[in-house]
Amino acid sequence: MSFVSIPTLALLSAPLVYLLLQLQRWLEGRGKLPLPPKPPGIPFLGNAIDVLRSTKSNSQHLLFGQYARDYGEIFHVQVGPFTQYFINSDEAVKAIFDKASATTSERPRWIVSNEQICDQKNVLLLNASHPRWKHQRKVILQGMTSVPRADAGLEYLHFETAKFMKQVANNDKLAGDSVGLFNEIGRYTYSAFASQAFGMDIADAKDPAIEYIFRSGLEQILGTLPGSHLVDILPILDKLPLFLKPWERKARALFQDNKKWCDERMRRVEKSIEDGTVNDSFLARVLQDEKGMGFYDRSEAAYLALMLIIGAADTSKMSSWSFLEAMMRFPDVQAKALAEIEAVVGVADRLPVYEDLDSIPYVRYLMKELWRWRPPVALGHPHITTGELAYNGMRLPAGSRIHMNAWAIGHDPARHTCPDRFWPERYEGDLTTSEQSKNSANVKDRDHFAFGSGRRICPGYHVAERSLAIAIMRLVWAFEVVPAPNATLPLNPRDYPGEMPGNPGEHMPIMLKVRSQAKRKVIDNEYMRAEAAHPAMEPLTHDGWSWKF
Ligand code: HEM
Repeated sequence: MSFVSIPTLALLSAPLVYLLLQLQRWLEGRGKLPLPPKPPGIPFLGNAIDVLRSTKSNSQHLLFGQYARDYGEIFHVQVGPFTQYFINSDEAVKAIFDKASATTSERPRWIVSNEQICDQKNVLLLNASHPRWKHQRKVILQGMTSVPRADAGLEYLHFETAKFMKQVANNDKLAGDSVGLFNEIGRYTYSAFASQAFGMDIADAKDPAIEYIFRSGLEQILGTLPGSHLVDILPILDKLPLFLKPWERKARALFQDNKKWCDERMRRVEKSIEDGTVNDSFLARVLQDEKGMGFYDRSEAAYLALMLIIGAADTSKMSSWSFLEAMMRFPDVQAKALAEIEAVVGVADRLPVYEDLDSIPYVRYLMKELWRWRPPVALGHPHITTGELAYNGMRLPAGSRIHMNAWAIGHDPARHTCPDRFWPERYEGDLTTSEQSKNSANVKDRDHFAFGSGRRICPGYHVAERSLAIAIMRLVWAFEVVPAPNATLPLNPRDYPGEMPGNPGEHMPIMLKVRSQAKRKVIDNEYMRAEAAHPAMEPLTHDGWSWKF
């Protein structure tokens, strides 16, 4: 018998699997409500060609936004053997993610990402029915994201943003280099959240710790995309002996490397507790708690601290970066924001601080508008239904993979006039926080859906709000945001797409100009003061990991 490789076998069996799935679907659906509509596709591949094409051009959000307009509140697409349902209206989100959250809070089974790369220890990928998920959500709130804990993180955000401003205000080359600015924004967000999670910071944008954290998170996320691992399509492959499963060996090696990385930092935090030099952080709180905040294994807490940086840093970095895009493309809004901020903070008296937010309603509108206009997780993180649901004459079968289409809801012209326009005034009078807004009695009043909805809503929104409010006030107060000299005008977001759908990439042609010498002086002085007051911190980095991505 000639040797047939596993991928070839899987490929040959794909049409059969497809036909069996179609048959099963037909049998299960007899006499029931219809499924949500689906754009026309071709046999076996379904909508794969359009979906893959949009993935390649980083424009999935536009394709699924168009489908939402064409097919309504829920549609589904079929990509080979995968079916994905997109939830595209505020009412449908309320009914499906909030009211039916007991049935819609599980994750798809990700053998490689969840079970092997993360060893079932990452809250983001765990099933809601897993006891660890509930425990981790509780300690995240206690240790980092409740209002008092988010407030405790303000000093790090103030320090890191002051450092960013000082660097840019005193370096014309950096101020005109979009990739450099993108990386420096990355440095300050990673450092601020490393400080909150581990009590350690990242002083340099080239520090390899940033890439290590980013690439670790990327491996997990890529592994959740439909079709990225054959074993998720054919779970029977998981039964093979380990020597025949190179994907598993690689995935488990990454987990071990991440664990070693986290354990090494945990030992440093333990030592600083013994020495009496410990900085307040998520991990320090767990380690100092009499009951270890309920962790059986301290290593899990250290691993969770890393997962928190992954969850927090890139989404916050993208928010600041997209905000710069808005300022560059909508100079009238920039001018108004500057006037509103200076009216409270002064022209060159001091730097804005988070506490100014309450006195500058326009900043609250800018935040809401930004997260509507450029939601960092534009197509949501998939959930799986555990029972059959009915909505508006349609049926979502048990086991459906559902996505909250934050992009489509935020760009629905019936919900938001001229949705592509960055227009904070649309929120005039709405001073609600993210928490208050998500609890609006009428979902039509909800500001945006950037943080998801229901039981799995992002637990970090108090922290994210602080990060964005400070970034907005300080960026606008300090810098004029203009297109770079090499920009192709008129600016078109399709010319600089980012890796996160719907968000600008690092090549966005942008330039910052410090607004005045007087402001530069305030920045320099305040940074000096912030640096003197900043607690001594060990660097997060070290050169002892072996993993090669
Ligand atoms: C602008 C910033 C942020 C955005 C837009 C954002 C958005 C999201 C979204 C859409 C989800 C998935 C929700 C779902 O599955 O339905 C999520 C999950 C999560 N986020 Fe955030 N996030 C941000 C900042 C943060 C911060 C600052 C932290 C922590 C300090 C954080 C920690 C997490 C965690 C741990 C999860 C997993 C929750 C779970 O699966 O139960 N995020 N976030």
